[in-house]
Amino acid sequence: MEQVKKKPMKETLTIKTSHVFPPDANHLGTLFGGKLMAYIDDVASIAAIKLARNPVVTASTDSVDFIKPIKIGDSVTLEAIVTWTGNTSMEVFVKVIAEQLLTGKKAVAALSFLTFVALGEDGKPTVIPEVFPETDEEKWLHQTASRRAAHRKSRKQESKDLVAFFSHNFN
Ligand SMILES: CC(=O)SCCNC(=O)CCNC(=O)[C@H](O)C(C)(C)COP(=O)(O)OP(=O)(O)OC[C@H]1O[C@@H](n2cnc3c(N)ncnc32)[C@H](O)[C@@H]1OP(=O)(O)O
Repeated sequence: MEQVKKKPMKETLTIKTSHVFPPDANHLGTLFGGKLMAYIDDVASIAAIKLARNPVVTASTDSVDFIKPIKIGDSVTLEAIVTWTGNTSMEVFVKVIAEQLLTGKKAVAALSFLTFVALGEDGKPTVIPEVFPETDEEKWLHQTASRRAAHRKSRKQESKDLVAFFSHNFN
């Protein structure tokens, strides 16, 4: 089967809405950060698979900015979209919106960028299609991605150095 070379970013758009209930909250009565991070990884991985149509793994959570607390009783909506592709890796952006359900008041509660890698049948990284933007928001995310990719590259080298440093006890 011939592989699709380019897909519109919107084909990867993935949206998840949940009600915030007491078991999801911390001692302050707001959504527990670890729970939100699990939601982010879940929705972002689905967006990544929609592009790759192969299994993916999270290579890194590049950033998670918690901007506003989300209270019990609010809804939380996550929108994930693939913004940029390398050869086998892709950047996914996740926007988290909290809504006070009784008033309809909405706010951006968190923002996150993650990197996923697609795996082929041999379990090794495999080539993925490129994405292209259409809306103004998509264009901004796509155009600014190369700057974030450069930052990731230097952080990956730092991470390799850290792994080498902390692995010396195992040798
Ligand atoms: C959805 C889930 O819950 S998955 C579970 C959590 N995740 C995991 O267990 C993943 C564990 N890590 C791995 O399996 C490996 O490190 C992999 C597959 C991510 C990368 O394997 P590597 O052997 O390093 O592959 P390789 O060096 O060829 O890199 C492949 C691509 O990943 C990118 N990459 C690898 N590590 C990182 C990183 N830390 N951050 C960003 N990009 C990375 C590379 O830049 C490369 O991108 P490109 O092909 O677009 O140029």
